Amino acid sequence: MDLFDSPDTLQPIPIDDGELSFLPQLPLPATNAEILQRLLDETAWKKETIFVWGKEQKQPRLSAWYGDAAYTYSGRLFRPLPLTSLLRELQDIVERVTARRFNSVLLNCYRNERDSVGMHSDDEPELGPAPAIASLTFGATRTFILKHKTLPKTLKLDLTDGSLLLMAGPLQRHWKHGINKETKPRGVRVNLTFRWIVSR
Ligand SMILES: O=C(O)CCC(=O)C(=O)O
Ligand SMILES: [Fe+2]
Repeated sequence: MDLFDSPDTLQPIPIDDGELSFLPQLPLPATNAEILQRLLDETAWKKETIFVWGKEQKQPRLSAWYGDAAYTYSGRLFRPLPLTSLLRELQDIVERVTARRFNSVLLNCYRNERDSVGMHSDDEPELGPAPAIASLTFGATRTFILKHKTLPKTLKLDLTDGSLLLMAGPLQRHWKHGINKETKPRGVRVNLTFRWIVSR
């Protein structure tokens, strides 16, 4: 890093058919561990039911949705809760670092190595054609896998404690992403994805 590189600047990750950038540690008003604990304590965590090929399934993780606009995900309509003061503060910092606006946040809690999220694209119509999605992680490192939809390309990123990943441009149209279950023991991880929902 030279003198003119700000340590608080997202660094681009080269990828075809989309935009990806990463900041290993978001500047925060408290330690990562303190924020993780508050997110665990203050979030209205739920084990959501989703529909996969018309069948009801429990998601293999806990989740919660906060913000100003209703949102559909895996065939379910989510009614968001109003942002807490902590979430508002995190959203402000994420907006400043990414130079993007967000009006909602999906929180996921991976309790241990058995929790996961299947390969998917965040391509719901209310996100628009080229959504910017900012993904903030606290706690255990998990591997974020990106798979191109039509080309034999895979990218793996370790999303570490305090890191911010920005997905943008046509990425959701061309790539899927997910987090696999693991066999090696993993502690708790909370991930926040900030999004802009276009109200209808
Ligand atoms: O936990 C993560 O890093 C990803 C979560 C995700 O992709 C989602 O909620 O849409
Ligand atoms: Fe996603």
